[in-house]
Amino acid sequence: MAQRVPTADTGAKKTSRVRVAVRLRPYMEKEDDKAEGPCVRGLDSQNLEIINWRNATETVKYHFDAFHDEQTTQQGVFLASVKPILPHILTGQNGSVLAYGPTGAGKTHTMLGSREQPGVIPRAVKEVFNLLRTQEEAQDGWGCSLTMSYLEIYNEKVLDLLSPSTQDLPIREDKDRNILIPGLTQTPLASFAEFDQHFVPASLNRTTASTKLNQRSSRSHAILLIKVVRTQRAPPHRQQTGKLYLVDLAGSEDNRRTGNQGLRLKESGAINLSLFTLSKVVDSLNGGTGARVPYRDSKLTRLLQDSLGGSSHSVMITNIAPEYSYYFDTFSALNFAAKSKLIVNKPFVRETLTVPVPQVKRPREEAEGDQLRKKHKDGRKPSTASPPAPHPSSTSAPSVLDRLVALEKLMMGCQEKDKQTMQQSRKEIEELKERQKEFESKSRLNWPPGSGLAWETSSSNQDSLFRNNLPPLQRKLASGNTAKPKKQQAVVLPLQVTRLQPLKQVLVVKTSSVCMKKKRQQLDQDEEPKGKENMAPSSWESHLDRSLVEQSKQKILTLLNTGSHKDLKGLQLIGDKKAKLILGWREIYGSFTKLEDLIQIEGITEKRFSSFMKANLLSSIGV
Ligand SMILES: Nc1ncnc2c1ncn2[C@@H]1O[C@H](COP(=O)(O)OP(=O)(O)OP(=O)(O)O)[C@@H](O)[C@H]1O
Repeated sequence: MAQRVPTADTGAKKTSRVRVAVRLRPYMEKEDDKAEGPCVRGLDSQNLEIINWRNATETVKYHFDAFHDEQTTQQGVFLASVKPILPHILTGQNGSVLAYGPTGAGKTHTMLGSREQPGVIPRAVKEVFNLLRTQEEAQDGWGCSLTMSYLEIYNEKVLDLLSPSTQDLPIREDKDRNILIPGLTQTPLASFAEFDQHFVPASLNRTTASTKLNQRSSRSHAILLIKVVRTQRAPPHRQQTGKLYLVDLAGSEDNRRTGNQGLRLKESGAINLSLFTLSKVVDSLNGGTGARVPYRDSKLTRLLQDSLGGSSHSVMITNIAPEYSYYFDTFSALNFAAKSKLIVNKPFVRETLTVPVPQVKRPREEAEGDQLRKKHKDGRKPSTASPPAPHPSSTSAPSVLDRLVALEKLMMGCQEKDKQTMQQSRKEIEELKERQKEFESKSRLNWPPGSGLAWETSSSNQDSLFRNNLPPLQRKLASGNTAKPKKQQAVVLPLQVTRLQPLKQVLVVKTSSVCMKKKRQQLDQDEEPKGKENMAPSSWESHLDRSLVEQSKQKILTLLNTGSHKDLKGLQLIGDKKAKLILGWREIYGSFTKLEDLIQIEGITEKRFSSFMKANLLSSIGV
């Protein structure tokens, strides 16, 4: 009788990390972008750096298991990052190779490639057949069979690409914790030629669409499963099953750039949610905290559960693009892939620079820039590219800033120190940051009119490409470095989320201006509110004090950008799912520049957005 071999018998390690490789694709044929030079470059086979948008005199350096530069061939990527995994599949272990990255950065090229430059998938399948042949020749008393399945996850639905008429397939787990997909086609393969025959037409069934960034953008996660079953010919007929998942993930994308609307925007919501969950899974596997790995939070991670982490062998190839137009996508892809990074105090020397470089701005900065230009029509020229002049507060409050810097330095160097000291330091940093924020907002109020904001004042440093809006601590570090670059490296600590006060407490209620009757919104989060409460904003907003409304909007925006899951759920009409979607959006794209950005979140229609605004404004003003 056939018998399954427990993983322990195979000598596998209990838990293995997900290895992370980065592949930088070459410039595509776009002269304008070429002239700008790259915004990212490799340092060696494991390290790369990208210009720091907060301060162009600094770069942010990342370390990965492997870095493949723009000259690396398909064969190079395969040999270094994929081939070492394959022998394990023939010993009853599982593995996975995932291509992650923004739309148009080269995931499909890496995984699929072309006839002339075949990618990971054809190379890996060929290699598995080679390994099987070698084993057969060795006549070790085992027989082997190989099957392929090919599926996509589109809008959180599992679809069989080998049998496109099937509906959403279920994902199940057996008593040995193996993940199964009942009903999924498993095609036996005897040779690579047979694989080709089935794979190529099935690939055409994949859901792709044209976005502004890529004419044939993948809108789903495409997952090829190669299953190798080895059976002992003689009793006790032991059986080993090894699975290899080869995954071309859908592009992580910023809808402000893709121009996505309607269905594309919805697809985007599902894509981003599953990628966010994937990042959490990889994080908790690599962090080794022992905390629950959130495999069940998306179909993608649920499906990969027995092949990602545990005793399996996994590599994530993060694809990035060199063009400046991809800068923020690249930055967030790198942050997704690497949780630790260093700020290095040296300018990003751009050897290929041939023409003056236009300033790269985030949408919010563009808007702010416009406002500034309007403000400065009176003759004063805003210097958008200059590093910050010392903030007046920094001269009058050196002790707070210096202590912050000292504490952060202390935390950099004291990784071995006991936990208690670390926690104490973190707490102190939080308190100091709070005090610093308070202090800064007070000094802004006392700012002499016409003196301009810190980064508006001119500076001789012409290297800065991005306007500097560092938070106080980094600004302090940066301004010091501009004058005299320090050799010392600063570790960027994860963003410290400040706990926000409930909106009601921070707002002054101006009862005389409020004509609306107090009415608490008790709406089910997933139900469209009806009736009077859904009036056009103007009709109800006009009854409220304008400055209070503006103030409240600002608070809501801050909460959306910095609030924890719990804080977000504290907002009216935001339930558990929406709060997670908001966190996911933030993880991938950074901040919401305006409240209307919420419409980019799955399930938030314009109508729902106006209900959200009304409910939260009324609640925060205390109406
Ligand atoms: N390393 C590379 N060398 C040469 N060309 C490349 C490389 N990487 C990507 N390309 C080209 O860049 C373009 C976009 O790449 P690709 O379609 O693979 O991106 P993608 O990340 O899969 O995008 P999407 O998520 O939208 O599907 C394609 O024309 C591809 O041939």
